[in-house]
Amino acid sequence: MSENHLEMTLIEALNKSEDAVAIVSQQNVITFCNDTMATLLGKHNKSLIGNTIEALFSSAQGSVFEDRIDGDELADWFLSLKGNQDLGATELEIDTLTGVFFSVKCLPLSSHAYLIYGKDITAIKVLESERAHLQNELDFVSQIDPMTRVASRRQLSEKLDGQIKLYERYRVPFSLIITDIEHFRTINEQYGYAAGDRVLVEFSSLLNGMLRETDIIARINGTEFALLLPNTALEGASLLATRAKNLIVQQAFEVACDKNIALTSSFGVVEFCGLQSSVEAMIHRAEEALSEAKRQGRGSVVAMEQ
Ligand SMILES: Nc1nc2c(ncn2[C@@H]2O[C@H](COP(=O)(O)OP(=O)(O)OP(=O)(O)O)[C@@H](O)[C@H]2O)c(=O)[nH]1
Repeated sequence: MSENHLEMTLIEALNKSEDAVAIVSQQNVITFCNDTMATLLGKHNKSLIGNTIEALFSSAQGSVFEDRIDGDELADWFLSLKGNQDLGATELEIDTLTGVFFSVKCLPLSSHAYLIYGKDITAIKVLESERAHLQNELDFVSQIDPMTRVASRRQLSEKLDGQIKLYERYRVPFSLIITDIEHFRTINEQYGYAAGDRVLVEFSSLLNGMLRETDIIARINGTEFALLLPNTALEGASLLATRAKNLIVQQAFEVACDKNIALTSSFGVVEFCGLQSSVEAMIHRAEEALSEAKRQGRGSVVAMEQ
């Protein structure tokens, strides 16, 4: 194959490549540019070859890129290339406005020119974005109790942890209430599990309606709910628990057509005192207070001093 023929064949092969390829001289003149690179830049390759990088980018705001890619980003990248000792490691991700992503690299050639080539990484980017989307959904799901739509135990733990840190820094008081619906088993047995589910939803929504915007209600077990009350000392939390207990007792919960029932629930109340240094220790103390309330009889409130 003659040299000329070989060159033509190489150019044809490069033009068929899905990778974007360009060669830039030491004086920053584009000496070769394949079709994919031209498409990436939004131009015909004939109009790119012979241009200096500077000339190309001086009009980056104008017609050269036809708003297809971020010219400023590319310009900064190219201009930082000269004097860079480790060009192989210099990589730029270009997010084109047509939704195609390219990863562009620059390699020095023995003739002192630079090879610039870009790979289409759209498929990887799409996968990454789908994964991030799924992760977001997963995070959301793990933060919310699917049935009652109040916070999950996991979210409660995270918020409690935040409150403990606030307390340690600013000594801001906060309290935790845990409540459990009593004799719930009989509701399921008499009216069915679906009726039990509706009661749980209504119960949580009643409690939720009593809270401040900064408070959090979480479902931490089947019929057990926690109320996290930032900036609230034991006295205020006990008052709220008593009000909640009375509200629940007065409420008629619908379990079947034309059939309402009354509920009772007991409440354990604790204020963070700095001694229960962990989230689990605080939940444990509130559960101890709840057990004590249950021992005292249906619909009791026990506030546990330190
Ligand atoms: N319908 C329904 N029932 C549930 C759900 N989660 C837990 N339960 C039921 O709630 C009952 C709770 O059990 P316990 O708290 O031990 O029983 P209890 O009858 O309320 O007893 P006390 O709390 O001691 O008064 C069990 O029968 C569970 O099957 C749920 O999501 N939906």
